[in-house]
Amino acid sequence: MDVHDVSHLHGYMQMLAQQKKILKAAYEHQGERPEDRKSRRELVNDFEMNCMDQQMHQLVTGTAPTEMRIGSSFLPPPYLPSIAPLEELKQTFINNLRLETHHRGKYLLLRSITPSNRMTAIMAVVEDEREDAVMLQLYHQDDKRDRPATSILKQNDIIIVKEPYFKVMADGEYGLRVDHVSDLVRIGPDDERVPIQWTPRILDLDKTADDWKLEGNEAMRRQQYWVAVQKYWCTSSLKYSTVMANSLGSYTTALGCSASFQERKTVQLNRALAYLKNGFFDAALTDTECLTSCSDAPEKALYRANQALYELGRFSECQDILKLLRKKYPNNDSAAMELKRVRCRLGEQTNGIYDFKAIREKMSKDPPPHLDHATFIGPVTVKASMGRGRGLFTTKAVKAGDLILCEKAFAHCYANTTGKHAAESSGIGLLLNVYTNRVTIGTQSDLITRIVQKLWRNPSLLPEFMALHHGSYKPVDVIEVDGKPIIDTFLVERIISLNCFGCPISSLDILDLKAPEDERYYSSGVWLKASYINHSCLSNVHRSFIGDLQLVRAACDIPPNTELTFWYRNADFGSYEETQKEVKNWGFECGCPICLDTKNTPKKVLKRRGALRGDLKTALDASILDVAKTERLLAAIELTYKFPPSEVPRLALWVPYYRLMHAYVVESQPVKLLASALKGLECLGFVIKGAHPFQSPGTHFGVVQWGVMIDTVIEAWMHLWTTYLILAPQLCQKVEECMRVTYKICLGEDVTFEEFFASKVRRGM
Ligand SMILES: C[S@@+](CC[C@H](N)C(=O)[O-])C[C@H]1O[C@@H](n2cnc3c(N)ncnc32)[C@H](O)[C@@H]1O
Repeated sequence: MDVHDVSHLHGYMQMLAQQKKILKAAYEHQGERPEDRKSRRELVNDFEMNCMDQQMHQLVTGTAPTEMRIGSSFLPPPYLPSIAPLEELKQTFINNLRLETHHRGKYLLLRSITPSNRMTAIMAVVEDEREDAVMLQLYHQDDKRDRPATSILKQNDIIIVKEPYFKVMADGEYGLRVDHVSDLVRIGPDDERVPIQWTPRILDLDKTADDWKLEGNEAMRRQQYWVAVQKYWCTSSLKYSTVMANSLGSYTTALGCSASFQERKTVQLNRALAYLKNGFFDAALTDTECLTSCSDAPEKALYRANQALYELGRFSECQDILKLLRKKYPNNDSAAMELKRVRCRLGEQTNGIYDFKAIREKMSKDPPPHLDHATFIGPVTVKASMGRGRGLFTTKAVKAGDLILCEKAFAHCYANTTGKHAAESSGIGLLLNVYTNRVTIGTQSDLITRIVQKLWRNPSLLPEFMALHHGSYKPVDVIEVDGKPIIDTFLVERIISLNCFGCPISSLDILDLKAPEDERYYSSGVWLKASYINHSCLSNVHRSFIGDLQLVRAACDIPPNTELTFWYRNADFGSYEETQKEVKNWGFECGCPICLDTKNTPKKVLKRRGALRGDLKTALDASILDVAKTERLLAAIELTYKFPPSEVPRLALWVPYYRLMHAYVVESQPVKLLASALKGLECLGFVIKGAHPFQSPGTHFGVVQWGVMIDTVIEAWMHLWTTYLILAPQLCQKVEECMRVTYKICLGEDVTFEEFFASKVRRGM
């Protein structure tokens, strides 16, 4: 929703067409065994040259390696991850590989003969035991910017690629492409499949568990957290070792050595910390053993279990652990602070009460990529929605402005944040999907990797994410093989494509017009509950963003048991066809009252409306607005509608009335300004009583029905307020209240309303 979709633009379509042409040409060789593969030496030379070019480029342009990342990513046609247990697969060799083929039932045993490099993917040259070499591309690997690519696949690492996919790469060379992280298996030299010639010098065979633990500690001190959890093969029970002289060992290695019970417990708790730092919260929790027996757990175990549960959003369990920790270790001050923090989260989760003032302050100083807050789910439930799959419904009546959801993102990518958190922000890139013909600009490419990694590290999160709508994509029905989760990258991509939201870093930026229009929705994220909200042009809830929090508020009074809807795309609301084009990506036709009305309006009437709108557009595009002509055209267009706007809003007329408001401000015509603001609101479906103080004296001002909510509605209330100040000051208070509710709906909170009101409304008086 609101993702910057450029699929309709010629230049991008050409890029897509070019890629398809390359794919088509490659498919012509499908099943062939290429005879012109480069030799091992040539591949290594070329790879080294490319790495040097990249380094030179960085030196010359001054770009950091992070900025070199993906400018544009092409998604290949989807294919399923391997779900075969390794022991059921048969070994094959590079020389047997056939082009554009997924070698089902087979595996490749490979050794990296170069350090890896981060290009469009993590790349390295690998060889098999027959000394045949090939280029390997690993997609969606650890995206942490502070982790060097060389640590993801080190020279001499031994891996298995399950059911390998051999193809022609973008540069015309041949390569192995691994899109699913679960298709890559790392193995040690003790594995019986490893040939003897791959087992280099034997080093450090007499290191003890304590030695490895100390090396793990050193890796932690150097903030090389991934090193501390990786497995190294080194115990004296093994024939060989691949541990190089300058690499550090890990806690996992220590746990493989013989050690006392107490020593093992200590190492396990150290590893829990390393897992926490690496984002493996499930594994950290397992290492603390607190979920199986917490009553006799040591202090550190309880503390680390609390951290893991907190990160997994399991606040209630987290509180229980902390209470126990406080009881057993009353002097643990950190636990006291943590308990306070988790109680705040539980308060937010239960009551939906957030300290928006503090949140805004934090956002204004140095927007942190992720806010430390919990998800509140208001009076709603997921139910079947006729013809739309599942939808989100109210369980009780809510009023305009009420909070429905304040949801923390499942995953979120910030576009080019500057300042302290710049390193955590995502590069902006093109994502081109040759299968769905969709091209988007933003952070979606990073979002795929982020979600793949999150699920890979924390399989406990898989069920909720995988339950999201994925259209016609048929995923595998296996979630774990050989003790590892199966992560289908293309399923993740499809879920993102149908459920992800493009978003500003803060909706307040849109009101302040801080971000250029095109770039407003470059950040992106997935919010699990908000994903169940279906589309309608006649929406009854409105979403806004503060950091990675999505706030959904009622845009009108909503009775119980009513389906909640919002716009997927902020459509221009032209013809029926144009609106349907906007939602095409989601594979449905909108059947809301507005779309049905347009669909059922006789062609003749639509033609007249279209012609008048064409004239209106010309008038609006002119350097000086012809106010009288605009009014005349608007009146004529209004006559082409059959139903009153309170039943079928005339969304297309909002912008012209909005423009008239501005013209009357410039002309200092309060009466006309009042009329155009009220007409604009009426077109959106608002029904306001007592708004014309001279026409209906004695009627109290009030909103009888809230209309479709658009951010610029705030301005209509502003204009009403300033005109009432001249014409009917007794109504100002009521209008201010409406403006406050609108502000809250559009921006998510109203703690900044006073400041806005003082600076924008009073100042403009
Ligand atoms: C983000 S999901 C919304 C939740 C989804 N209905 C579900 O069952 O999980 C988007 C998908 O919902 C369906 N959908 C959303 N709005 C719809 C509408 N107005 N009419 C029909 N289907 C709709 C489409 O299948 C769309 O691809």
